[in-house]
Amino acid sequence: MSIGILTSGGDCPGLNAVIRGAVLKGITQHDLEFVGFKNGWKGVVDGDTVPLGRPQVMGISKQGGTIIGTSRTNPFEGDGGPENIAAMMADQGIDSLIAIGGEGTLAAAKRLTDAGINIVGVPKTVDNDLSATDYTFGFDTAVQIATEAMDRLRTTGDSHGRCMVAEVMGRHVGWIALHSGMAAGAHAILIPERKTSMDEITEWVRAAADRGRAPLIVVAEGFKLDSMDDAHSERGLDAFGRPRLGGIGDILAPEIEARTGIETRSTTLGHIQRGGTPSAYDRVLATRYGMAAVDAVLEQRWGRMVALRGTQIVHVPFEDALGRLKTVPQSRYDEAAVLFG
Ligand SMILES: Nc1ncnc2c1ncn2[C@@H]1O[C@H](COP(=O)(O)OP(=O)(O)OP(=O)(O)O)[C@@H](O)[C@H]1O
Ligand SMILES: O=P(O)(O)OC[C@H]1O[C@](O)(CO)[C@@H](O)[C@@H]1O
Ligand SMILES: [Mg+2]
Repeated sequence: MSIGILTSGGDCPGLNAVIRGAVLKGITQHDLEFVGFKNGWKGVVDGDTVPLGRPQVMGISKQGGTIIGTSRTNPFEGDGGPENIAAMMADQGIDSLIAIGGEGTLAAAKRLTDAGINIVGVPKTVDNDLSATDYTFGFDTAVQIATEAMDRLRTTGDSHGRCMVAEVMGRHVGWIALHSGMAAGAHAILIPERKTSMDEITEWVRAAADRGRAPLIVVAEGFKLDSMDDAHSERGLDAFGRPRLGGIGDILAPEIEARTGIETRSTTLGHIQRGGTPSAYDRVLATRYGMAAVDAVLEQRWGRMVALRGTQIVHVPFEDALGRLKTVPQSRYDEAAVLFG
């Protein structure tokens, strides 16, 4: 039996560990064969594959990115669509697909599964915004990177008596901001789930400065001030036509400086959070996901994705992960807010 693996959507540390986990389990335990589709759904649409055997996956679980590439291609556009994909798979002797991606990739996978293609999903995203799984791999690494960056921002902020604003990823949800902000001891955490006024932010900055601290503010890219209807975007659209976010920190910093008189600097961490070596936690989670995805293929659990519940890997229908994002609950924000200011 031959299985095709694809990675789609934004890359994320741990993708290679999923590929390795799936391939090693499949070839050592079940005599399966694997190919990788190059660049996400693009490779599926084009029938563009590379062999995935032991030599290709050797030592890759510690490597960032994805060895088979990724894209934000829609498999229903261009030469895509279920009939063409089914014909390509039959032609290449590929029985099923393991699709590793976020909610967009899984939405596409669901539509293809409904049209008769055999697909099992693996959830990925640094944002940790997928429902039906406790954690996605990549999140822990992103939090680690953001925390280390904030620790560094604090020493330079302390030296100059400046307010430092750190902008982290998080298009719709503030999980990276919440966790890294709490870990780094930020004086305010601004997340997309909670609109906030400049007055509130100014108060937190002043309170920290009054105690002799150099204020550290963490803001998720999707955060909105109470005066804003949409998240700040000045970088055009992505391949799927959505606004590219980023830059809210640069909006907040001069405003904070003008209101408090405290010199303020902003740093946007951007794609640094998605690059490089995955944490040990993410490598383990990703490897377990990859192995469980092979089990799911053998059990013909089409239209389902592997997920983490507590410490157990389970299977859930795609629709459980779609439609509703896993946002930061009010209680988690309130818990963190006790430490603001
Ligand atoms: N409902 C859909 N039907 C068909 N294709 C879709 C659908 N939703 C998304 N896609 C395609 O899947 C691609 C991957 O989705 P998206 O760009 O949101 O990444 P993702 O898998 O959610 O990962 P990320 O965490 O980076 O957002 C999209 O760019 C788009 O081309
Ligand atoms: O620059 P790219 O790769 O299009 O993606 C950026 C987006 O991807 C994510 O990293 C993950 O969904 C978001 O936080 C961010 O808005
Ligand atoms: Mg997405």
